[in-house]
Amino acid sequence: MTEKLSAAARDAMLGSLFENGWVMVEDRDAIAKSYTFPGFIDAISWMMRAAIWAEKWNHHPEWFNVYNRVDVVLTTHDVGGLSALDAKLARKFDTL
Ligand SMILES: C[C@H](O)[C@H](O)[C@H]1CNC2=NC(N)=NC(=O)C2=N1
Repeated sequence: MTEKLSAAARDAMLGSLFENGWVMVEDRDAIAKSYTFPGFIDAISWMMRAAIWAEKWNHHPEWFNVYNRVDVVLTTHDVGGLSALDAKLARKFDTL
């Protein structure tokens, strides 16, 4: 069962993400990161790979693309805030 991250789990799971460019979204329990690619096709290709993992794990990003940039926001709608799934997906996105 997915649940909201506890204070202790936040420190453990989010710390390395913050070191990797993820930030808290203002006024929301959500994390965000902007990825920049050489061009549009690179951005779209990354989104396609990310989408396959999102679908596999049934956990989906909020995202916005313009040309070579993809702005990603992760949160867990079912619990109204961050869960371990957001950290897991963020770590995966950073490897793609
Ligand atoms: C019914 C379905 O399992 C839910 O809507 C899933 C789908 N993808 C999801 N993605 C995200 N980011 N948060 C959710 O709570 C969520 N819930």
